[in-house]
Amino acid sequence: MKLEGKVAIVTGAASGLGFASACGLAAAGASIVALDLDEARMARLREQIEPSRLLLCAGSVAEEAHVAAAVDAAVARFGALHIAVNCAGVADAAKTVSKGEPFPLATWNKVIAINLTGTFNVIRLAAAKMLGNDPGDDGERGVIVNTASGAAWQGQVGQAAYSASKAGVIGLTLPVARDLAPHGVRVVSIAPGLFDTAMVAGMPEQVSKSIIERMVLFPARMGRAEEFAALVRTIVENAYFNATTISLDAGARMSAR
Ligand SMILES: CCCCCCCCCCCCC[C@H](O)CC(=O)SCCNC(=O)CCNC(=O)[C@H](O)C(C)(C)COP(=O)(O)OP(=O)(O)OC[C@H]1O[C@@H](n2cnc3c(N)ncnc32)[C@H](O)[C@@H]1OP(=O)(O)O
Ligand SMILES: NC(=O)c1ccc[n+]([C@@H]2O[C@H](COP(=O)([O-])OP(=O)(O)OC[C@H]3O[C@@H](n4cnc5c(N)ncnc54)[C@H](O)[C@@H]3O)[C@@H](O)[C@H]2O)c1
Repeated sequence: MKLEGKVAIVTGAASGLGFASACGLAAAGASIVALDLDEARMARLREQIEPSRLLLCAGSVAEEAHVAAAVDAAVARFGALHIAVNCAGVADAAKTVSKGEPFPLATWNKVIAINLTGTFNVIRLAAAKMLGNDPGDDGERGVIVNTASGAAWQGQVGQAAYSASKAGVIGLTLPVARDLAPHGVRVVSIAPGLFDTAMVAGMPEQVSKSIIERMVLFPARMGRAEEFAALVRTIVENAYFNATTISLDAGARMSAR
């Protein structure tokens, strides 16, 4: 799908990979509907994207009403919705048992609700709008890009909920793509390795350092948000990407511990 004149909703657009993805799609000519809980940081998009092509929607991907309002606003303001990029996510961590205390179920529920249920909430509501689009080349009506994680395969200490949520994103990619193929909507997920964003800033220093030293093949550094955004743009523009999860991790591979 060519990006010029298209409309994209980007969740988690206030920070990190979502912020870079919103800016990258806008630079290629798309109008952006940004959805994030963090209104203050999301407002920084106004410095990067002209007002006529930007709509900021405060809300949670885990809330049906918030996402429904955002996709309705997208169509009301820009006439259609063609692209959805799911970047919203949290990485709250806890050990399965820590000092005798079991993993807090509230933490599990929060991480699954945002990372997995929230991703699917956006997929289902955005796809419903895409089905109303006129078919383009190949009969294409829309593209959905989700964010999983290398943690789906290589979760760290404390990441039971996070890794499960990301494995769920990978798991839903193919069946959702099967559901939507007859309507001309593609579904692709990205599994990033370690990227230099606010989410990772909260990681214990020796964790990120040990991941880079133990697992990242080359280049031995964290990924940059712009590198993630470049892959998002490529997926949208290349119609032959569908129903798959693409690792973007500098060849990171599992280590024994
Ligand atoms: C086909 C194959 C593909 C393979 C692909 C591989 C890709 C590469 C990996 C993917 C990376 C993806 C990144 C991800 O999507 C984004 C994020 O996950 S960002 C946030 C990540 N956060 C974490 O991973 C940390 C989660 N854990 C914690 O925060 C803590 O462990 C805890 C659960 C809150 C508990 O902490 P504590 O109460 O302090 O107790 P601990 O016993 O855990 O800590 C003691 C000590 O050990 C250090 N430590 C903790 N976890 C690790 C670890 N995983 N590795 C090394 N060291 C660890 C901790 O910092 C403490 O150190 P101290 O301060 O005591 O010296
Ligand atoms: N940074 C990494 O190393 C890495 C690696 C693999 C996958 N990921 C995934 O990439 C995505 C983006 O992460 P990031 O590194 O840019 O983190 P980040 O913390 O910089 O950005 C995450 C954004 O999501 C928003 N958000 C959180 N909960 C929300 C909700 N309920 N509704 C709407 N917005 C919400 C936050 O406000 C924030 O702006 C996440 O899904 C994360 O799990 C990150």
